[in-house]
Amino acid sequence: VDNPNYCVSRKKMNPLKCPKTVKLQTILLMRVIGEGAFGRVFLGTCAHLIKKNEFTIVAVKTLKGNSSESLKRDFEREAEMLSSLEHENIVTFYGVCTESDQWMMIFEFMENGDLNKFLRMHGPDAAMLRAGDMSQELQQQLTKEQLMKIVIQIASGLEYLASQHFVHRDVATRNCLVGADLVVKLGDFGMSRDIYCTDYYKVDGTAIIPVRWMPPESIMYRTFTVESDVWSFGVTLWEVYTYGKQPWFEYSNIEVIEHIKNHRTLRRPPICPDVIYKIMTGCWKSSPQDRLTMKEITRLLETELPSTLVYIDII
Ligand SMILES: CC(C)(C)c1ccc(C(=O)Nc2cc(-c3ccccc3)nn2-c2ccccc2)cc1
Repeated sequence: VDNPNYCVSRKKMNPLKCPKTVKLQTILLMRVIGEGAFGRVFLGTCAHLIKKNEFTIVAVKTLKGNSSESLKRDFEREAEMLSSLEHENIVTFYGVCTESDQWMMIFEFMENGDLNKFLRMHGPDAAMLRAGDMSQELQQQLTKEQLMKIVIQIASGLEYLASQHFVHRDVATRNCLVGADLVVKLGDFGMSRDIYCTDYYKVDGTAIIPVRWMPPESIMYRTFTVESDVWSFGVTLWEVYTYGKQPWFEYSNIEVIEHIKNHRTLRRPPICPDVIYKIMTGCWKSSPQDRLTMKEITRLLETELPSTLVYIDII
């Protein structure tokens, strides 16, 4: 399935860079960490990637050996696009290996997996599931300061994509990755439609779209813009402050489409700070041009950060 946003934004994006070629003999695949319709994702190592005689731990997305010419063209387009994006909150794309019949894309490895899983594992429900042992529970649940740190990073990555005229079309916690020390980056391996299939709705047999994250104009006219990414960022904020709940989980896809068309918006999560709810409602304006821009959102969040940081006096 062609991932259309790679070609749509091609027109306006800065000149595309040719992806770096990684030698097959420097790649060692160790374990499957994900499975999708078009291939698998492995944990692996890559030698001499960053420094000579050093190994880098990587995530390797493979394209099935018997893939069609059109899937191979998609692969090349996606690799070109990924090579032209570089930001501390965008997952690093190291390059491609097309020496064997299984083509590979080499990404930085993010050890804590996708953000939706991470939020659920460090939320109140998981804490309840863990027996007794208060200390373990406390250490596991994410604090509001940590949630703020998470959303600032997603906003920063999205502000960069908007500056590159890159329309993502599927901004959601499932398409963010978590590394060490609560580093969060936008990035995925194209498996969300398999792993999080209930987040997508199959319309007219072919397109499968993330309706719960989409604004009215995207649902009605299938237009995707930087402004529709802002709407999705607002829904992603809601996911973070509910520790990974599914938006509109009480409703079916058909009901959700009606709610969004009737300009109903998600309810404020109980633990949601004022500034976050202000941003959410600023993302969910019916007309795209009335919505906040990612630049305005990152400014609002940055002003908020100092007050949420706890300063520990160094004795
Ligand atoms: C945040 C960055 C720029 C790193 C980004 C943006 C978009 C995507 C993306 O759009 N992923 C994506 C969707 C599908 C996709 C699969 C099936 C059906 C419909 C869409 N594939 N991929 C995919 C392809 C090759 C490498 C990795 C991800 C990723 C990162």
